Amino acid sequence: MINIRNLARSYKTGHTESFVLRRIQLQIRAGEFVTIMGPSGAGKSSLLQVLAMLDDHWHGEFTFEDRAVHTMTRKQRAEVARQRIGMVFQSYHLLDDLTVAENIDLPLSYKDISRSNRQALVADTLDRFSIVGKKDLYPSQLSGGQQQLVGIARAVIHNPSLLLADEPTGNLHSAQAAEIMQLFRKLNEQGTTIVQVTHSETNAAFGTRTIELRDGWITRDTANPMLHAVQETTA
Ligand SMILES: Nc1ncnc2c1ncn2[C@@H]1O[C@H](COP(=O)(O)OP(=O)(O)OP(=O)(O)O)[C@@H](O)[C@H]1O
Repeated sequence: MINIRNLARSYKTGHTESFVLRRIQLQIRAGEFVTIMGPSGAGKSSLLQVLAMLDDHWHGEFTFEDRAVHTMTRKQRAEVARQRIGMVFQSYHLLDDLTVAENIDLPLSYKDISRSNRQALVADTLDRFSIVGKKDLYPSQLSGGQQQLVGIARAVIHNPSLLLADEPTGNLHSAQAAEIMQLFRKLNEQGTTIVQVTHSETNAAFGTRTIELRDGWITRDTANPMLHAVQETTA
């Protein structure tokens, strides 16, 4: 599904250029549940931003579902992301002046779907996530766990093939976090490929593969135990 070769990302501050992602090689197959870990500042969110196609300022090759992202215009990338990718954030990113149902409906407003089909999809999703009773409430009237449930419902309503999550349980109690992770596992079992960034080993245990980033390098990949040795010989 994802094939990344020689990905590099840097930021310029004054005359200095600091690399936050360096020579990243990464393949992710459809159906995987990947966890990206590593210390603060390692480049985890930067990598997720590239995967989400929210970042245009990187170098390298990135193929997504057999399409060359590196040759696309910004508009084409945004379109692929809208159609195929869902994103979940630590701070939920719900719109405060929209109800739960209206928040969930948002991704559908970018698609060519009739009003009645949209209403049916929203109703199905509310049902699937057991939040029918909350549909007319506003985000501020929900607990953090419930807000994240809405965030995930919104991220998957358009049935994306890839779900990206940046510290999705960072603001939640452990019981709420476990519920969210169980939901991720269920979505993954139903066919959604997931890439999550987390500091939590407990959350990582829900995934099928863990990648560790340090100083912009991939230093560990449970799907490729030889990686460390290969890097040492090519360094
Ligand atoms: N807009 C920016 N301008 C300059 N430097 C940036 C910018 N965004 C990120 N960085 C730098 O890039 C590096 C990697 O940041 P990133 O947010 O990807 O790390 P992270 O591993 O997700 O960290 P954390 O676990 O703290 O979220 C950091 O050193 C950060 O300061």
